[in-house]
Amino acid sequence: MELKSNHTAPVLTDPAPISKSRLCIHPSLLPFSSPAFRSGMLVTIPRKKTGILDDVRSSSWLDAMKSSSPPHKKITKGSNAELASSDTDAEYRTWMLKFPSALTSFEQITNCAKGKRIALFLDYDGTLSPIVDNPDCAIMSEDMHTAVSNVAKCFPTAIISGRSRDKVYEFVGLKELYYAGSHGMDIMGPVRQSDFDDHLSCITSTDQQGKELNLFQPASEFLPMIDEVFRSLVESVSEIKGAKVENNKFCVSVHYRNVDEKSWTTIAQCVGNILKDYPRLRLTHGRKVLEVRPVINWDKGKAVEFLLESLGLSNCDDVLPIYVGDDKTDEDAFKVLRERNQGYGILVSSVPKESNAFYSLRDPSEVMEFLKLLVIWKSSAL
Ligand SMILES: O=P(O)(O)OC[C@H]1O[C@H](O[C@H]2O[C@H](CO)[C@@H](O)[C@H](O)[C@H]2O)[C@H](O)[C@@H](O)[C@@H]1O
Repeated sequence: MELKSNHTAPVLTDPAPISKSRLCIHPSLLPFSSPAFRSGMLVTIPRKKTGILDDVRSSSWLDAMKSSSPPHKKITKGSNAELASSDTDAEYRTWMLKFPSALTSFEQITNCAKGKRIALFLDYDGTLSPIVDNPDCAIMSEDMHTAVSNVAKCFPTAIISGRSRDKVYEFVGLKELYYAGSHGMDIMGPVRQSDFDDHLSCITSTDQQGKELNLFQPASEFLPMIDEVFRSLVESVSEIKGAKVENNKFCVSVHYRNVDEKSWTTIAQCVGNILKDYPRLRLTHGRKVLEVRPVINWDKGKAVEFLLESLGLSNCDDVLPIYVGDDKTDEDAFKVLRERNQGYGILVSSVPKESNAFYSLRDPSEVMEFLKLLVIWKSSAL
């Protein structure tokens, strides 16, 4: 894939600063039931003890940090290493009985897709690009770029990522896709009258090609808060070697992949210390990353529902949504598909994991094979 530094987003960039009258969140997005929140207006929440620091001190945080990503595979020689590896393989094969490979089950998937319209949702990191040490270098391979481009010509396709929408577009650069950044809190999707249109945070605009698109940013009022927290986090972890803070627009990632394990508690404390002053922000664990995000009732699962609705594919029996992702945040989307009893979640993992997905793929190269198979199947069905 050719990456240009002056790459411009295919779709409209963010609108001018949102006026005060728009500084509100639809009540359905709020997790609180207090009358102040129900009014949907921006309110000040009194500071309270969040328990974050207690959590940080407890071993559960550290455990979560340690188990958040499978370790890089090391090639070790010797009979013990070989035994361990055959144990791991056996464990994986047993796990696959519950989460069969989407490649070997491809016929089963397409049998179910016959006469249906597939809608494809793809996570980015760990799904389309392999996990790498430097988040700025997580570029898709040329082959993956072609595979995604081809599949998007066959089915409506969206990328739903924890990254900022602009960053994902910079990496992917395909105009034919829809993009949802910040774990679905920044969606650029098609325009359509839908149940979601009464959300005040939905804005219709046109892109550089004159195409009308809908920008949906349910957490827009959090922007100044996220910027402030981002700056505090950068300063707070600046002394920790290898720590990196990434501004994902409506959320912030604090990476510790390159931090010595001895300093993980310190990094957790830095984050906890800052978050205790922001009760409207919460923390989730990703792959060697702590993710700070607004406390609103919105996630990748809601983003899938929103996009299906915008695409005119909601409430139809002839639609088969497929979601492919590797991370904990993708579980929200898998869960939505399970609850709708519609379509399939496909977990990308090289190690056994509990999941709400139906199928599995081992790594991004298998994801690419799966996308290629979908294109072949679609062309042969024409
Ligand atoms: O929803 P996603 O598209 O999967 O984004 C989740 C996070 O992905 C990125 O971090 C992860 O990938 C990096 C590059 O391979 C890796 O260095 C890091 O350890 C992983 O956590 C991204 O940088 C984060 O901001 C996203 O939240």
